[in-house]
Amino acid sequence: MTLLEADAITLRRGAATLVDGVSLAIARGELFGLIGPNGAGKSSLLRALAQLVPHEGEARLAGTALARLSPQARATRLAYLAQGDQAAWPLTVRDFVALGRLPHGRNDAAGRAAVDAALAHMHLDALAERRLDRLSGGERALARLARALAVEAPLLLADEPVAALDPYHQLSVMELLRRQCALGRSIVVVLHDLTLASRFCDRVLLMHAGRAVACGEPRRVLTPANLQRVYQVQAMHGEHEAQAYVLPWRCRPEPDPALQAEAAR
Ligand SMILES: Nc1ncnc2c1ncn2[C@@H]1O[C@H](COP(=O)(O)OP(=O)(O)OP(=O)(O)O)[C@@H](O)[C@H]1O
Repeated sequence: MTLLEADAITLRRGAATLVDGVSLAIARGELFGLIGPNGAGKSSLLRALAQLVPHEGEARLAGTALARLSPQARATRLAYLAQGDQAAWPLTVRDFVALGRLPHGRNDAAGRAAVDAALAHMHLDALAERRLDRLSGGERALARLARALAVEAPLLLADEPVAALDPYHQLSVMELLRRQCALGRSIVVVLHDLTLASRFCDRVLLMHAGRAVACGEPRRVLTPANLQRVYQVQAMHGEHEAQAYVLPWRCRPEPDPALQAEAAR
């Protein structure tokens, strides 16, 4: 069953079109990857879906136009994790994660349990009483994701949640996102790591210059031709434990006539 539908999302700034008519439909329980090179429009699309920026087109959550919901109702139904690290505040990690409960408007046992669960999911129990502005960048990234999880919204929009993390934490976050989806949540996650996208996402949307280039199962989207055309890289493609990996290997490849013919088809 579809949870999120977006029709022809278009975002313009001045003369520039940052997102150009992107449509998508995301099922309940789906882990959906947004991929594409720097400047492709992934964050802009996510911000439009989160209703944080004026845009054309409509996004609906369970059939209701997100733009018609009050900000508070919207904030209980979708959690948004922004790119980057703008939250080095003098708050304890626990109080920061509890900000995720603000849209619910009450500090009850269920809310406190949600905060505890989010801290445990991100292995932050030992850091819960530490100040956020005294954590490392990666620890703060885990706290930011914990705050988004504490919302317990049916939809999570996460912009590069693993960008600051070491390999262990990258994998543990992706495994956690999969478990959240198994509970029925839907997640749109922006990723630059193509192997993580390939292994963990049900489907990926490849963006380039504001447009959707390809959408579908990772193995159908992360083809040598698409990677060469959109990222301008050649990659090593392989399989381990029956899962596909994609390792970018060389930039600015020489034009390969066979791949050009595949891309043109
Ligand atoms: N306020 C703005 N005005 C004009 N152009 C903007 C504005 N914000 C972003 N852009 C441009 O829009 C394009 C898309 O930006 P966006 O942040 O959505 O890309 P992205 O795919 O998330 O990139 P990255 O992987 O680098 O985070 C970029 O070329 C960027 O320079």
